[in-house]
Amino acid sequence: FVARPPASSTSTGARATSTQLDARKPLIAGNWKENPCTVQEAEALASEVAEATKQAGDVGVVVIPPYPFLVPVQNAASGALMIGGQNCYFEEKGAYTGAVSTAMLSSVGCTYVLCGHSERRTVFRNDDNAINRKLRAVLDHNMMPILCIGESKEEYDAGLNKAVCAIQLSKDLKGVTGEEMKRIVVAYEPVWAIGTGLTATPEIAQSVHDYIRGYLAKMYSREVADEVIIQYGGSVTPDSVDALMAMPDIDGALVGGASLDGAKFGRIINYKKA
Ligand SMILES: O=C[C@H](O)COP(=O)(O)O
Repeated sequence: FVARPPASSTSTGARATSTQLDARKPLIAGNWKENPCTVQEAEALASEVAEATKQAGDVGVVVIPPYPFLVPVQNAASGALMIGGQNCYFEEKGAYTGAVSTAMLSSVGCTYVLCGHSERRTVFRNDDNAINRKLRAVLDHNMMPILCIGESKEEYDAGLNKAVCAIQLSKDLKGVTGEEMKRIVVAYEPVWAIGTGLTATPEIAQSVHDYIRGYLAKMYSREVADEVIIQYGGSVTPDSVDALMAMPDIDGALVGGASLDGAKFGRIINYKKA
């Protein structure tokens, strides 16, 4: 299978109305991964982040802690933060030891669920079919998937970054309608930038985001594509966030390492607007 790139994927000039653009409220998410080690640390971090949101502008803030900390984090944040799941299983319930369903995540207040994070794709060998089924389960439980896509270092070096994104979008969004697509956040996370300190330049990230939006316009429509929030992820820090967020097709950030430091994440959610 080879995904066909959209014919006019590089144009940002055909952007739709400002009303549609306004619908893309910036969204910053902190993916805590397998951190911190104790519930007390998780609560303290959540409190610090919740405090930092008080100065933030019109930005949605989500924290995505390990499963055992979801409820304590939500309580510690006193309603200032949304919470999300790092993963899910597509079966509703049953004999699936270790699995957590979307119904369970929804029942504890999750708004978002990560689907297809590169660490799930590689370390836990999630394939596109599983990611597609998880994404379907998230939508069916009225939560919003954050679909993570992006190329490896080898693929980047071979000039395949956009082609890889196209293939992942084609497979992971199978069966998703245009109306459902408006509820999906896409996170472009070049694997070579994750946890390495090698942030993609704002120009490189913008170029891929523009391509992704163009691809979604071909899959669905320009109207749908213009409503989709596309986050950038990969070594986002207080030093890089302002320039990234100034790009027209970068609507937010998916932050790993820097989200574990309350002061750093606080600065990221209070990014300076261009
Ligand atoms: O989900 C977050 C991404 O994997 C980025 O992680 P990072 O900010 O540590 O590079």
